[in-house]
Amino acid sequence: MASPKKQLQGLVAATITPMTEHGEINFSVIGQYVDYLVEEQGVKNIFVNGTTGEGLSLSVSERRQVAEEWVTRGRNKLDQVVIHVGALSLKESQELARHAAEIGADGIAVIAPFFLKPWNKDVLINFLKEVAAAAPALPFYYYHIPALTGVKIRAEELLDGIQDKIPTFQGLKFSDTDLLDFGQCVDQNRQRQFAFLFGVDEQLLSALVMGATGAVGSTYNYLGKETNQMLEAFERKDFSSALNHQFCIQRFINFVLKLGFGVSQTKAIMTLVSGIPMGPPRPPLQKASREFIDDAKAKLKSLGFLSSTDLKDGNLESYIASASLSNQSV
Ligand SMILES: CC(=O)N[C@H](C=O)[C@@H](O)[C@H](O)[C@H](O)CO
Ligand SMILES: CC(=O)C(=O)O
Repeated sequence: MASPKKQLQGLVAATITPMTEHGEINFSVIGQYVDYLVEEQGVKNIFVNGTTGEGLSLSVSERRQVAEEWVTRGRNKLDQVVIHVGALSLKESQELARHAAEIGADGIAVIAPFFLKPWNKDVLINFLKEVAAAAPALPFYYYHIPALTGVKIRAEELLDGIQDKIPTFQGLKFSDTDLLDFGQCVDQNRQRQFAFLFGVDEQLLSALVMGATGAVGSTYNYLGKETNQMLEAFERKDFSSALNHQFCIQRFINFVLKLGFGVSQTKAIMTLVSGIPMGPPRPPLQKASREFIDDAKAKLKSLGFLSSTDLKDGNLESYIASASLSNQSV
């Protein structure tokens, strides 16, 4: 059985894949991005090529290069780098899994194939097992995100006996709001030391109560510091302070959800807060609108997530200039 250096815990940022205005991957800012996460947000784990990273919109060759760049830049700075290697083609997924092992990643994660779908738990486990076997020394995480994959097999059922089938199984990234399912995953597997990573950032506090051991999310790129304060308050059993932090985070997420929030908007917000240009998303996604950016900026400021000295207007202006060409939000 694979044993990670230590259990993956705490916050894991789902990394954005930075792109140039021409839609190519902008590898040149990844080093800066690592430093920003560690130094400014206190986030030392990353989840690469997932939903936020537009992993399924990249070519296999691009996914390999992105994974490699994060592992290289993160060396001696990050605790763990997990690579999402899910794909519709088992062959591609296995290639990416082998590659993740070769470059020294700390784990791999896989979503359910979402076009020709597995129709029951055994069929899904069989697919996951074939991918996991391509990287037999790497911890394996199942990435449960039913709203996007359309595969609604409950995680609690999937976990039942999973280690007999997938010896490297190490945990779950649970991106769903069904806390009954999540709670039962934890309850039924307490002695196994799996990582239970929650993926709905606006509800993390509830998941902590249910036994989440960590969290993977897009907002930890820019609200990592605030969320870490919530985790610390929870640890010291100061629940009213933890709740205040969660509510503050919710106010922001609720605000942007109402405007229309997804990967494109995450790229714009991260550009605003970090000053590192994340560039446009890849089609079919479209850039966030200028109106979204203005509204999000005002909200970030009013909640204290963005001080005026944080604003790197050069980057922002170039973002906005091209955003106004495609005034849509996705
Ligand atoms: C669907 C999606 O991208 N979910 C992300 C991770 O799983 C979350 O981090 C959300 O972006 C976040 O919870 C805001 O809804
Ligand atoms: C949010 C998340 O975990 C992902 O982008 O895959």
